Amino acid sequence: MLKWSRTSPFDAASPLNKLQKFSYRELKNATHNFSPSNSIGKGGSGTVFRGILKDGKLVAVKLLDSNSFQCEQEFQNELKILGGLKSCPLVVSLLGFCVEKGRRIVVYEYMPNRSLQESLLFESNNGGCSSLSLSWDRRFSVILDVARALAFLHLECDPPVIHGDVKPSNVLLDSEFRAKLSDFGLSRLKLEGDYGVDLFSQELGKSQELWKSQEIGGNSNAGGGGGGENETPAIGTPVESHENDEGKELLANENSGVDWNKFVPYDDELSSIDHSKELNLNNAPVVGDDSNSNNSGAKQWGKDWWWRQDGSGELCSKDYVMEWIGSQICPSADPDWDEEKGAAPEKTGLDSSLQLDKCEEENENPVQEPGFECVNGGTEKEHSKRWKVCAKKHRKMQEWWKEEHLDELSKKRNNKGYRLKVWNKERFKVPHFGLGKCFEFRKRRKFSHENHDTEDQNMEFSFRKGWRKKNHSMGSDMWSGDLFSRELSSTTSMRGTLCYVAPEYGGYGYLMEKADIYSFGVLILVIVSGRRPLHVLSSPMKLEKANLISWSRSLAHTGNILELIDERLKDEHNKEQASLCINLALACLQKMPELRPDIGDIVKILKGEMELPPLPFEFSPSPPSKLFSRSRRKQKSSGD
Ligand SMILES: Nc1ncnc2c1ncn2[C@@H]1O[C@H](COP(=O)(O)OP(=O)(O)OP(=O)(O)O)[C@@H](O)[C@H]1O
Repeated sequence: MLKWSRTSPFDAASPLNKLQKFSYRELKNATHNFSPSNSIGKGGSGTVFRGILKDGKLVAVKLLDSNSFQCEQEFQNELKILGGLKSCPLVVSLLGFCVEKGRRIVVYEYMPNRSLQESLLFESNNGGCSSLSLSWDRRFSVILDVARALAFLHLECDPPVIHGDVKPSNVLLDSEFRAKLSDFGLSRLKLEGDYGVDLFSQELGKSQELWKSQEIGGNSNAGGGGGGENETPAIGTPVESHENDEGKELLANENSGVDWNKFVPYDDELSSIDHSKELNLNNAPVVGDDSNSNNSGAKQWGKDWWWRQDGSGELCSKDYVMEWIGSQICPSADPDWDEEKGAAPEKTGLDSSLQLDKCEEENENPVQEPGFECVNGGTEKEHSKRWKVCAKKHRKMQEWWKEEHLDELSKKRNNKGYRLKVWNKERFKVPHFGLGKCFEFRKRRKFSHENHDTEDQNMEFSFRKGWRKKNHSMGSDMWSGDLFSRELSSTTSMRGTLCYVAPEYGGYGYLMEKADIYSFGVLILVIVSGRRPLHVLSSPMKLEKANLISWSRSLAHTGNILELIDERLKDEHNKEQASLCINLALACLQKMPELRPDIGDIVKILKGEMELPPLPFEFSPSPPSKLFSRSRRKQKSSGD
């Protein structure tokens, strides 16, 4: 039996002291002036370059994109948490950093086979690795490695570390395809009690104060950390307090652009938010009324930020999801789309009532882009007609979301069990697919067109194809639906990555170990199936297959979980292990965090040292009603 002992992996001295401080020049030379040919990957916060240091050592150099508050926080988090961990072969090593000339750069050990994302999900050969490099044995050992890395963080670290962003692009592969966990930008320390300590919210005030005081030329000791060189800085203390004056000045200047007052990280009470207002279509903005968008700004930061990258107003994942779902509900009469499909769209399980013909019937003037049509030209009557179609689709999205996320929970809460679907608005809060956003977004685009924004003029948004340059200068496959899925499954928000983030952590809850377990469950399914969690293709696809999680759940119901296994593996896989992994993933994906296994048990299960606990009824192929009637029959017969 495995025994976990906490070994206080944090160095007593400041993590920053043990890290090498690189000069910008050094890293510029190492990466050939950050040449595109040295670029090995791009994430939400920066670009990663391969570099060779003067001593010949290969390194990965991550140049952070911007001086946004989010990037700054992630940078500091990475240095303090990853930099503070004692060396562990299951976690990528952070070698050093650079804060100079307005740049934030992090230097890591170089992982020759890059990330699981490339090895598993990119179709073509991409710098030496292709999907074929991931045999079943390698996939299984990656699953075990990630589980062990999480066990190190949750069980051996004191205080425990919650990773917060477990996903394929954060699993890096060494020359032997052994996995290491990387990217601690969203990680948390679980300091005391049952709650994870949230650096973003708890330390925000302190950091704000310090930065603000620096901005106005205040004392750099304002954070109260003061202290000598060797003193461990309080978590959240800006890095610049250890840097030279140039660094301090830079940080102060850079952060002056951030509007701190607008930053509302999250609402901390789980379920304290009533989304019904946002769901209410009566509240949808009136076409042409800009006042709404202004009013909603603060609200969106508070309740809606989970879907947003930052406050930049860029197209966000929610728009993609909304568009995609919209297209599933009501494929438009877009000729491109029909051409691509070559056939009428399949009716999905999503919508049994709204069919293409009905949709067209209702909409006498078929529109090209279903979600954004309402701001196109036309009479008021036409607007209102289009609005009705929008509204109908919007309701369908809500229903889909409820189906997807609330069904099982409502079943559990209903002790008569499995007979009623409870749609309890008070108890179940539903993330909204606000139509408001699509209006606002359209207005923004319209506005920028009016302002002759050249970038915008060269771009157009199609629901089917995403952003497309009008001159089609880029490869058409860039704009296929597959791009959506790539974006969807790898876009990091302030709180994790869409599709990987645990439902309880949709912006409201504290990040806990069980949130990592949920993400790990998604990761297992992705590894076993070789698919993204939301696999949207431009060709028609059944909705249940598009969403990996709900598809696996439905396969579990029918007892066909092995259908999930990546077809590219053909028969070269271990069925027993695959079945174990899928069942384990399902256990990790339970909506209620407390029902998910903890990481110690997960490692034991994967190593064959512990039985997988029986799956809850919701995943059982045998309907509980049968069990119920069988036991009743048994009782009856014994009574006879
Ligand atoms: N140490 C490393 N060695 C080799 N390649 C790396 C290393 N770190 C990152 N990469 C490559 O760079 C890519 C981008 O990594 P990065 O951490 O910046 O972004 P991400 O995890 O994809 O996205 P996000 O930052 O939004 O979570 C990875 O997918 C991987 O291919």
